[in-house]
Amino acid sequence: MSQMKHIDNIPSTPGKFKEKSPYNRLRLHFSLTKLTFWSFVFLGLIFVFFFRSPSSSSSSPAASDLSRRSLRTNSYDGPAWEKRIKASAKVRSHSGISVLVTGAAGFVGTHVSAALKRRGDGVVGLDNFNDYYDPTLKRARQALLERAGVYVVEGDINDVALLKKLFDIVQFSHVMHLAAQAGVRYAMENPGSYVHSNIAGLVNVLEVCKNANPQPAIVWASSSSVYGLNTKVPFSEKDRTDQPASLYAATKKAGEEIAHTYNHIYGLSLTGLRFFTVYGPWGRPDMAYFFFTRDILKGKSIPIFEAANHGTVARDFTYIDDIVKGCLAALDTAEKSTGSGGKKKGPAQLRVFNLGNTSPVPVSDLVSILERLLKVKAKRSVMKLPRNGDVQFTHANISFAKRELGYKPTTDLQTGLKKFVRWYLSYYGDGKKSAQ
Ligand SMILES: O=C(O)[C@H]1O[C@H](OP(=O)(O)OP(=O)(O)OC[C@H]2O[C@@H](n3ccc(=O)[nH]c3=O)[C@H](O)[C@@H]2O)[C@H](O)[C@@H](O)[C@H]1O
Repeated sequence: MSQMKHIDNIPSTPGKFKEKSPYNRLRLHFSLTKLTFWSFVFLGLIFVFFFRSPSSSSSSPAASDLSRRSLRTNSYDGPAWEKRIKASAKVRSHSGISVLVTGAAGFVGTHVSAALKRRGDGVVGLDNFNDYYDPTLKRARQALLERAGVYVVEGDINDVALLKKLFDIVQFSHVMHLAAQAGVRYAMENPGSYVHSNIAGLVNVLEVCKNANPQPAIVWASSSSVYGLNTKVPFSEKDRTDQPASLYAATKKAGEEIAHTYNHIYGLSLTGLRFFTVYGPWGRPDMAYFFFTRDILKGKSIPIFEAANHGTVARDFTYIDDIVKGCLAALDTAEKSTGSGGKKKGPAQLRVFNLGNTSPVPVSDLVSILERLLKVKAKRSVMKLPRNGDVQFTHANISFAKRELGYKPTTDLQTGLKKFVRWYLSYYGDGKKSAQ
């Protein structure tokens, strides 16, 4: 009561004292109600902001960007949804396999999913459609897969409940794990996204696979970038891979070690594929051959990297159809996992293969080929190779993949780029409706 009196006597406006009137108690009641109401609103907002906001862990732009791009699943469950998954997973050929393809709306994922479906395997795709690059291209790939009879579930590999649910619906014999944060240079802009997808995401996929009964065999995308600062060429699987030049490479290398652990402890059959700069139709707009094409058509200048002392920068560019053959061969030769329900029953297969083209091409030659195909002269701007993860050259020794997988790339850069340019022009037109 004395406290109320005190509140009663606080001036509502400086210099003025409240008049004691019969309405004052009522006003005080309203003020307290209002105060309580706004306090709740305020506390509620704090709660929503700090505890529910996707960027709660950090206020850094990278972290909020990471959250924005790690789209949560919001459309799963329900009988109609399960029916679509079962239909997509239906094996139609005598010796077919049933495969969960993560990153199915990605470049390699789309091609691999379509190829599996064509030969009668059961395929279910999973993709979070993040906006690392233009999501409309991913949606177009999804539409392509839908027409081929492949359903792509919209969800994140870090959504363990969703992964478990998919394994409840379908007994996948294989997982083709291609979902990842790609790109060598972007790792400096958004390091968290690499850890989130390439490390945490991989572990989540392996956790669910190890608990599945039966356990699937897993084939997954590593990268040529694990060779890092290695100077011994061509790169062989036996060469050292402990000097990554980018965080991207480091997360892929970590993935290889994580694969070893899950193979060792749980008996998961694991095959890592070290892809060498894969290119082709429906490719990734963040890759040089893709945005060079866009910028040559727009008349914009092309930054061509060169190493110290005018050293050539070269890549073992590998055409998508060759990569797809390697992926399918890896799935077909994968032995069964030996564990079940989280317990190892015996040693399991653990492999790593280079999937390259074995003929590195200088980046300046790549530009010359594009000029000829596009019939447009490029505005070349030669720049020093930035120290942000790029390595000077890559060159695959593929003898192991040849022996074990029958892998034999047949497409040279000229032929492959011709197919890419044909697709690019039919998809985007001659530059008026160009890639973002
Ligand atoms: O094999 C891999 O594991 C990786 O391949 C790919 O990386 P990279 O080989 O670096 O491809 P990409 O960026 O197309 O640059 C090609 C060339 O152009 C040069 N380059 C690049 C950009 C530029 O502006 N100028 C330039 O000269 C550049 O120096 C390089 O020599 C995938 O993106 C990556 O996700 C991963 O899968």
